Formats: sequence, C-alpha cells, structure tokens
Amino acid sequence: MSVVQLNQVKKYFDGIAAIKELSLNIEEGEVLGLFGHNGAGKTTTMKLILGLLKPTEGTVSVFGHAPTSPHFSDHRYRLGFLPENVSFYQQLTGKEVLAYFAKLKKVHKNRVEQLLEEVGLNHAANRKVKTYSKGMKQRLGLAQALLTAPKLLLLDEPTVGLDPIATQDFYAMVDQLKKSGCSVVLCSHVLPGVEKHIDRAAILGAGQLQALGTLTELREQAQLPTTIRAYGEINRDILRSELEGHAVDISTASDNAMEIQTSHAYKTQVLREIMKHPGVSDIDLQTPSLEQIYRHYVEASASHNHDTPPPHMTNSITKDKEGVQ
Ligand SMILES: Nc1ncnc2c1ncn2[C@@H]1O[C@H](COP(=O)(O)OP(=O)(O)OP(=O)(O)O)[C@@H](O)[C@H]1O
Repeated sequence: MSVVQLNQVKKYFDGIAAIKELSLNIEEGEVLGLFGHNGAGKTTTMKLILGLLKPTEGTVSVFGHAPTSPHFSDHRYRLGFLPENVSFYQQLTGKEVLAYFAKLKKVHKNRVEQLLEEVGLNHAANRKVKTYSKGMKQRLGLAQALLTAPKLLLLDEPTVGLDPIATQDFYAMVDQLKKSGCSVVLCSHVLPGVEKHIDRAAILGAGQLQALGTLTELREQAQLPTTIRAYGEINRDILRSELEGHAVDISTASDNAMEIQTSHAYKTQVLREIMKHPGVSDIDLQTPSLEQIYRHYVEASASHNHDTPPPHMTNSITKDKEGVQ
C-alpha cells in the first residue's frame, strides 16, 4: 500500500482553484521532489497531505487513512513537517524549543540532545533562538521535524538558508532517512544538487501535474538532447557520416572540440562511435539537468495556462522571496 494516495484531488479557495486536479501516490522509502512555479500548489498539496486542509473534491489517504479524520491522531506522530517559514519562540534556547516540542509530541528528552548533535547545533544548544542565524533556525526546524523519527517527512524549502556544506549534510540525512524506509516529499525552488537524492519528480503547474516520473523517464518524455563534447583530433566530416541516422546535431565547439547533440535513445550508440576515433582525447557528457527538465515542463504549462508566470519570472520571484525570509 502506498504511504500517500491523492486521488483526483481538487482544492478551491473562495471558488479559485489552488489544485485543479491531482492524483499522486508516494511509496514507502520514496523521495519525491515536488517542484513548480510560485503559486503552483506545492504548499497546498503538502497541507492536504498533513490534514491541515480538506480537499474540496477527491480523496487524500496517508498511511491508509484520511489525514483530516479524528482517528488520524493515532498516526500523526509518524509525520514530520518542516514548514517553509520556520519560526520559534525567540526567547527560548534551541534546546528548550526542541524539549518543548518533544514534550508536546511525547518524545523522550534524550532524543533532544541526539538531534541537536545530528543537525550540528550542539554548540548553540543553550543560546536563545533570537541569536540564531537563518541557517541555524532552519537546522532547528529540521530537528523538530525529525523528533518522532517519522515515516513520512514533508519538507518545504528545506535548504533555504543553509550553507553549501550544511546543504550536502542535509541531503546525506535525506539519503539516510530513505534507507530507513522513511518517505520524503521535498519541495524546493533550489534545484541544483537535488537530482541525486530524489527517486521521482512531480512538476506542478497551475494546480495540475505537468510531469511525474524518474528523471530518466522525464528526460525521455521531454526529448531534451544529451550533449556530448569530444576533444582531440577528430575529422568532423567522417564523424558526421558515421553518425548519420543517429539523430545528431554536430557543431564545432572550439579548435579541438566538437559538440554533438543527440537524443537519450541514441546516446550510448553515439558514444561508441565517437570512442572508435583514435584522435579522441577526452569526452564530456551532459544529460539534461533537473533545471532544464523543469523549465521544459513549466514553459509547456505556461503556454497552456495564461495564469502561470513564465520561468524567467518565477526565478526572480524566488530570489526575492528567499531574500526576505
Ligand atoms: N488560504 C488560502 N486562501 C486563498 N488562496 C490560497 C490560500 N492558500 C493558497 N492559496 C492560493 O492557492 C494557490 C497555490 O498556493 P500554494 O501556496 O500552494 O503555492 P506554492 O506552489 O506553494 O507557491 P510558492 O512556491 O510561492 O510557495 C495560489 O494561487 C495561492 O494564492
């Protein structure tokens, strides 16, 4: 049984659709990246899964139960949530904040020390939260989300405010949680670095699913080209004739490099042909990145929905938003 099942879910606010229609399953131990432009419906989706919102139509099931039903309280401890704008009692120390949540969630206080250590806040455990940097507050938020050792973790913009090493540590933690069977929904506008840590990506646009699948599946579906750069003494005409029929586009990148664009389906064959050339001294391979895949689907969604901001606008909105958090 899937950990989360959203079946033909619609969510309206005062008659305006935040989610037009969404069906989605999340499996045990799966890390799902949930992406989309500002206002696409990501937070609404998370709130529906958490049971903070009721669907206008359709059904939401978490651990086999409706998260808005009164009986769900027995399962709530299995859920962890890091909200987008994390805020705590400023006058309490980090340790006090976590101890407070531990008490609320009926978690043994030993776990507080352990978590402070895990998120790298031990040194500041006895400092008031008002003295914490943005990244430290984010780490405290993460510790709070992990208190009950959840089986489903919802993370809204988890890496905002984290420095590069803290971001890497954070993803290492996500990998660990996945290994322990925890399902994770990772909602982020910061796409670089996410690819390796998600099993599937769900791209929302204007309240609807624009794409869902593994990155390999989405690359194939989107038919974005793979770029191969071959360095060395290569006869372009010979290479061109050898690669005929492999749906390639060959151009000269520099004096000693050639750029070959090919489809995902022909990638291995094209590489084999290039490798046969004795003059080839080096090869770079660039598969379409998550950003390129994201852009492809958001642009496609924008061309169908006039209420969807074009990607260049969503980027600047994101930057502004991150700046004021
Ligand atoms: N409580 C609410 N009342 C009215 N409209 C709402 C409410 N919550 C969300 N919306 C609307 O629903 C749509 C989806 O919002 P949501 O917060 O889910 O988007 P998002 O993808 O999380 O955006 P962002 O990336 O900016 O955080 C937006 O148009 C938003 O204005």
